[in-house]
This record gives sequence, structure tokens and C-alpha cells, in this order.
Amino acid sequence: MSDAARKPLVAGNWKMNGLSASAPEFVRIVGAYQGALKEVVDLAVFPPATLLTSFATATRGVGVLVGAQDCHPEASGAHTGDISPEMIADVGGKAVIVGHSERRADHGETDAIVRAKAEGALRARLLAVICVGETREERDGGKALDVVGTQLAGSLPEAATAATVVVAYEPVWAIGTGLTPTVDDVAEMHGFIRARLSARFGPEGAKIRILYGGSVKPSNAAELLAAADVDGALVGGASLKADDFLAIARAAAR
Ligand SMILES: O=C(CO)COP(=O)(O)O
Repeated sequence: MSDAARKPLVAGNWKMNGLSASAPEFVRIVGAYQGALKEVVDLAVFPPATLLTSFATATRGVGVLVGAQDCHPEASGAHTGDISPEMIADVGGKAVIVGHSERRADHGETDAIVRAKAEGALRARLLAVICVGETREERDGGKALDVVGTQLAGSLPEAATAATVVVAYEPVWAIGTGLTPTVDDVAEMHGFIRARLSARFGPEGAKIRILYGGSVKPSNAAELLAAADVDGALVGGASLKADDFLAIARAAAR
């Protein structure tokens, strides 16, 4: 359950899914984002980079945030295949995910790299969604809090504020598996993250939103979103269907 001062954010990470034929699904999300839902919940969609421009154009004036799934730390240069924060902003992107566990695992991204990317996002005035989370082995070994504490310390920029940064707690073992932590475990981790944010950023740390991610679906969203210090969700698979994504958004609105 989010504090009244923190507007919940429900974000859809499409990962490497979506062709131009998927645009109508996004258009349905944009069409439904009005009235009470818009008043009480922020919505964001992170399509693959190929769809960023068209989605950002489709949401203009409606307020669904569109963002990229990764960025290079620098503004420009000889980095074949990379996209800079400034390029994301240039086509109307408002946010970027950094440090997703799939990038940390597939591309060897360290906390220092994630932090540099987040700093690049702030430079380009993008909202940085910074991901942290432990593996199954780390949780079973009783190290979940330590691991996440280290990731937080290393991945968040010094200049982080509630307006520029969102933290997403995504236990690696819950991503795409249908498994989720218990509500008590989610509340414990979110409370721990909140304490670390407050210790480092003072009153601003109490305002930074903390999302839960990992197998969030319409059937479990209300329960997970009701846990203490859960300020929304970062949704993978269930964000690909407008109906499911909107059902999760409505669960955050209650
Ligand atoms: O990684 C995720 C979002 O970034 C979560 O993915 P799933 O919702 O498919 O488990």
C-alpha cells in the first residue's frame, strides 16, 4: 500500500516482444487511461526501442509515460547498437529502465554501470526506473537483504529524487516463473529499501516510489499492491495484453 503522498505507478516492461502489429494493444491502454484511473495511478509502458517513437507519439497529451528498457550512459559517441538517454528523450520518451536483472545477467551490467546509466537518464530528464533483486540462491542463503542493500548503494545516483528515480524490487527467481514472494516477504524487503532510501536521501527518500515486479498478474496484483511500501508494479508478461495490464492498474487504484 502506497503512502498517500506517493502516487502508485504501474509500469509494463514489454521486453523483447512486440511488432508494429502490437500497436492496437497499446492504443487500448492509452484509450482507457482517463477519469478516476488517471487521477490516482501513473501508467508507463516500456516497449522495445523499435516501437518507442510510435508509442510516444500515440500517447501525446494523454499522459501514459513511454520509456526505453535500457540506455547507454553517454549522450552520443562511438557505441554501435546503443541508444542514449538524449535519443530517448528526443523521440518523446519520458523514462528508462536501468539495471534490469536480464541486463545484469545477459550483459554483465555491474552496479557502477547501472548507476552511470541512471545518471545519464537524469541528465536527459528521464525518469530512471532502477531495478534491484536477489537470486533464488541468495534468498535461500539468507542474503536477500544484503544483496539488495549493496545493489541500492551502488546503483542509485547521489542526485536521486522522488521526481527523477523509481526503485523496482524484482526478485530474479520470481521473474517469468509464476512464483512470487509472500506478502510478508515483499513487505519486509520494501520496508528495508524504504529505510535505506530514507537513511541516504533524508525526507526525499520517504517520497521515492518502490515498485514490486515478478509474476504480477490480475489475480495477485491486489494482494501484492496492498503490502506496506509497495507503490506500484513493474509488470512483464501480463503487460502485453491491455486487459490484463489495465486490471493490474485498477488494482493499484484501490
Ligand atoms: O521482469 C519483469 C518486469 O521487468 C517481470 O516479468 P514478469 O511479470 O513476466 O514476471
